[in-house]
Amino acid sequence: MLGRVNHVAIAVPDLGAATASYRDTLGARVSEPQSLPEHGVTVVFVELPNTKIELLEPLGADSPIAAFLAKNPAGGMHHICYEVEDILAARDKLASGGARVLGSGEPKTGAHGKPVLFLHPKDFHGTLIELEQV
Ligand SMILES: CC[C@H](C(=O)O)C(=O)SCCNC(=O)CCNC(=O)[C@H](O)C(C)(C)COP(=O)(O)OP(=O)(O)OC[C@H]1O[C@@H](n2cnc3c(N)ncnc32)[C@H](O)[C@@H]1OP(=O)(O)O
Ligand SMILES: [Co+2]
Repeated sequence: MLGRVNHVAIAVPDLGAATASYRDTLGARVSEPQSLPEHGVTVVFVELPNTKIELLEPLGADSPIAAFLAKNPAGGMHHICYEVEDILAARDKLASGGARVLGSGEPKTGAHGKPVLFLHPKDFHGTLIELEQV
C-alpha cells in the first residue's frame, strides 16, 4: 500500500524563523509560503534530494496544530506523509481494519494539489500519518 515518503512535517511557532534556519543555517532550498486556510496552516517545503520537509505554522483560530504546539511550544515533528496510488482503496482497507480516518473521511486537497487523508496517531504508534495520492 505505501509508496515513497512524500514529506516529514515539523510544526513550528514561527515559520519565518524556521525558514531562515533551514535556508541560511542549513543551506537548504525552501519554497515560498503557502497559506492553506482550509487546513488551518501556512506551510513551506524544504526540498531535499530524496524527500521534503514540510514546515508548518498555525493559520487562523481553529488550527488543528494549535494544541500540538501548546504541548510543544518550541515546535516538533508533527506527521509523516506516505504516497499511495489509490487513496480511497487505502482508506477503505485501513478503516475496515479499524484505523480511524480523521475529519469527514473524505480526502481533501493538500499543499501539492493532491488528495490527502490523515490517520489517527493513536492507531499508529503515536505517529500522525498523512496519505497523499500521487
Ligand atoms: C493537508 C495540508 C498539508 C499537506 O501536507 O498537504 C498538511 O499536512 S496540513 C497538517 C495539519 N493538519 C492536520 O494535522 C490534520 C490532522 N490532524 C488532526 O486532525 C489533529 O491534529 C489530531 C486529531 C491528530 C490531534 O488533534 P488535537 O491535538 O487537537 O487533539 P488531541 O489533543 O485530542 O490529541 C489526541 C491525542 O493525539 C496526540 N497527538 C496530537 N497530535 C499529534 C501528532 N501530530 N503526533 C502524535 N500524537 C499527536 C495528542 O497528544 C493526544 O494524545 P494524548 O495522549 O491523549 O494526550
Ligand atoms: Co503534510
